[in-house]
Amino acid sequence: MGRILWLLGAGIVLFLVRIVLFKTGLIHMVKKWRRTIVDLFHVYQHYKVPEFNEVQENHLYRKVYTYLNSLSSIEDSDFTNLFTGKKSNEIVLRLDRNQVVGDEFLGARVCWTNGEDENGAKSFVLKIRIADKRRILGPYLQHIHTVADELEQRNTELKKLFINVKNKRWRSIPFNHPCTFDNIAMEMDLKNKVKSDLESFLKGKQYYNRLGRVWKRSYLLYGPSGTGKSSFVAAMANFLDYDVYDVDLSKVADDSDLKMLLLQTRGKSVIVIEDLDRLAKSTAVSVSGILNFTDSILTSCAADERIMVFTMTGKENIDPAMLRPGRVDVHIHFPLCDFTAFKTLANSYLGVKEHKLFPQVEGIFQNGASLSPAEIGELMIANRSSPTRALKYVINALQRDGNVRRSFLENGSRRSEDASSEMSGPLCGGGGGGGGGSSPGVKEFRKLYGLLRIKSSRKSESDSISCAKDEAGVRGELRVRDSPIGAGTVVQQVRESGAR
Ligand SMILES: Nc1ncnc2c1ncn2[C@@H]1O[C@H](COP(=O)(O)OP(=O)(O)OP(=O)(O)O)[C@@H](O)[C@H]1O
Ligand SMILES: [Mg+2]
Repeated sequence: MGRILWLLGAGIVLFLVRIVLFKTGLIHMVKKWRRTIVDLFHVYQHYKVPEFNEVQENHLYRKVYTYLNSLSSIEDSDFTNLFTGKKSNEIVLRLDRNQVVGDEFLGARVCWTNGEDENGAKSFVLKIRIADKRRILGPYLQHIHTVADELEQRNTELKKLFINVKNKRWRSIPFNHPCTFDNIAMEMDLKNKVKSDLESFLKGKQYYNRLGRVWKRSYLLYGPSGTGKSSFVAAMANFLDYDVYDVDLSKVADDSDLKMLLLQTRGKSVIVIEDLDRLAKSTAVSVSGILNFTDSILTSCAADERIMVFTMTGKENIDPAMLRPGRVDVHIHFPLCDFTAFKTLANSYLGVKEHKLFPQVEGIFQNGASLSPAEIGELMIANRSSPTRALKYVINALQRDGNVRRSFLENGSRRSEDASSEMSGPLCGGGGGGGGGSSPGVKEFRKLYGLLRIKSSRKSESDSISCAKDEAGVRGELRVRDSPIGAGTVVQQVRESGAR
């Protein structure tokens, strides 16, 4: 009888202990101790998967990253990171630095550590029992590949924007810029030509391979500030469904660092280097260093299927040899607004196709006044509740622009200051425009100087798009007549026989 009572008491105590262990979560600590003790009786082997192999990205690292972040065991970790997912109400778990996460495969238990050293070099370290290694290592890595590929395929709709950070590394954020070709005020023919150029690039893998050429294409977008160059890059990425690499040259120490960065880029991407002409004066990274990369032997070591885009305000400061075919395949000019581009903007920003003030606006444009699409767009957005008011603001801004131009011509004054830096900031639109700290007179003078420079460069450089070499290996040029709309017009294609 005493023995039965004793057993009953022991059972009740065990039951209570179990309740306490589970309720308080102490059970996890017990499991951990048990695992530590068991670990003492096994010999382990470690495998490191570094993020980079010297220069290039180690693709296995990315796959392991994707795989581990999908494991349910992350939820049981003592500590992990929470981020918003693709949808605004979605929460995803992400491994923290030096976090250890366990996994099971074919009855064997393995551990992964998300390591990062003091220099920021990242790696995953796999800990596996020697007794299990021969049996599971190969199939386990294969399993990681398969699962990661499936997950990546599911996530492909999420494009990324990469920006370079210190130590010649890229960091990414989701890319969801809303701009498409439909939003850009640009001559329709030119827009269609760019689209079909991109489409034929997309289909050209075999063609490029057969020619022994790297599957890449490079574009130069040039024109004054606020004419839509950056928006056009976003539209290109959205059209192609590519990731974007935005190279911040201020974080690049020299040409060789830039090469390292470009070598780390993945395929199916648009690589953008903005304001190339401003760099002409920089010593850290040379324009020739940048452009040389695009057709150097090194470029064949980088990922295939790449679009490189350079933007600049004008081509004057760049040696034309630097912009030769192969380095830059397509040149697209982005001019200031004219009346047709203005009408496109009025339609999309104000929903107005015709208006009694349009003839007045047209007259002002015909007198030579102009503003950038960004300035006109800003005035329209700020006054979108009243199209008439918006148009009056635009007329006001255009008239002031025209008046300044006339007074400049009358005075015959000259200015020796460097023009490209004058063009860099947004010009000041009447009524709604922003502006720097300069006095109105200086601002207007700058605007005028920029305007004159652009108008004259418009004439001298063939406006709009010029294709240095088409896919049939024929040297071709897309010539342009008077540009009737925002970003120029393509008129005819002139072909000369013979390769480069
Ligand atoms: N052609 C255009 N059509 C429609 N919107 C435009 C156009 N050009 C500029 N915009 C608008 O003006 C703003 C600035 O344009 P964006 O940044 O693309 O100009 P940018 O040429 O890159 O200027 P910057 O040389 O100063 O970088 C954007 O919000 C864009 O929507
Ligand atoms: Mg820009």
